[in-house]
Amino acid sequence: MTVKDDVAAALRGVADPLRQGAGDAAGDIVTSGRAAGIVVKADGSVGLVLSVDGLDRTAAERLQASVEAVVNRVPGVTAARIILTADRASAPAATARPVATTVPGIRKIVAVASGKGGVGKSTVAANLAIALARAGNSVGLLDADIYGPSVPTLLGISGRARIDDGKLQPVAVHGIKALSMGMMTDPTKAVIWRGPMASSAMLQMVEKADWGALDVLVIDLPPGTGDIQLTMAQKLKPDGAVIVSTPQDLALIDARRAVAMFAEVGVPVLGVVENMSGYVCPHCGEASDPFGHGGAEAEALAMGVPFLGRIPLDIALRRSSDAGAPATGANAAVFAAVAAAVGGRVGL
Ligand SMILES: Nc1ncnc2c1ncn2[C@@H]1O[C@H](COP(=O)(O)OP(=O)(O)OP(=O)(O)O)[C@@H](O)[C@H]1O
Repeated sequence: MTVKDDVAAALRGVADPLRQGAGDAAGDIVTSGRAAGIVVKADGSVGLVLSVDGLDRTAAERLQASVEAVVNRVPGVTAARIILTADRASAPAATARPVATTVPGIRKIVAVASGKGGVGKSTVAANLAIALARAGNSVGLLDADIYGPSVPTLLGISGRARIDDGKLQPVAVHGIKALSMGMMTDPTKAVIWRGPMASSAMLQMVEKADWGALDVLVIDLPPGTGDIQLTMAQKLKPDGAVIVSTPQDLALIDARRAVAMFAEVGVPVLGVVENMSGYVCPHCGEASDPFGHGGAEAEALAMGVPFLGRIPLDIALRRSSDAGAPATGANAAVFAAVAAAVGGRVGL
């Protein structure tokens, strides 16, 4: 028996929380398909994908903890990395009321993250937020990117955030409410944020701003997977995370790190968006592939996380973004599809 067989055998001893007591043959998490994609590396570290479909946050965290404990007990295993995914909405609570986040008035929080900078994370976050609003949700967008807040440019917002009755006022634009780190500081001056400062500024922008009632708050996290991002993910406990990557190998290595970071804090990865995938000629509209495409989709498949869609490298998108306008045409259709998938997965 290989270590992988031993891990699978150990996981068969963990009951699927939704099948417990059902007395059917599919009562364990391997047979029911909840645990899949077991990978054992040469150093003895084990990775696997755990679906938390239909489970509330407490049940998902409990299941993750038992899976970790069981895998770590298998001889030869040096570390366990559990990637949480959620394909369907959480099971409705007994009262049939939507499950709320820890922030009053905000039903769901979705983080948009990337392992490295410049991959188009903010472009995806802003257009995802607008697409979710067009689908009928009341949506907030928080640009927590302390390194280079680009949401003001993307949405055409200028000036500092207003404070009324001691509360920060998000700006209404393109059918959403938006607030950005860029509206807190002087854009001509460099700001040096230390980790704790950045985390507490972001928490205040979530908890103390006048968002009103929101179906979903989309948070554009800073790029990377350091302590700041980890703390933000831990403190805010988003309902899920969308990872943005370009198709190139180096970006994909970083995307893998981002997936691992969310796994570490028990936040389900809703899927991967491939940006700058192929190139659309601004003259004839023909699509070509100077840097290739499909890398992020293959990587998502390998990690067992959903692939949400691809956006080409398109000068029209850069122009509209720089002019503060949402994506149009085929790009807008991709964002609408990504929004539908994300909305379905978090239960909007
Ligand atoms: N698919 C695309 N086609 C053309 N230009 C794009 C595309 N996606 C993003 N861009 C452009 O690339 C630049 C960087 O995008 P964006 O600010 O969204 O990246 P980011 O990953 O959030 O960067 P940062 O690391 O600064 O946070 C912007 O000028 C944006 O308009």
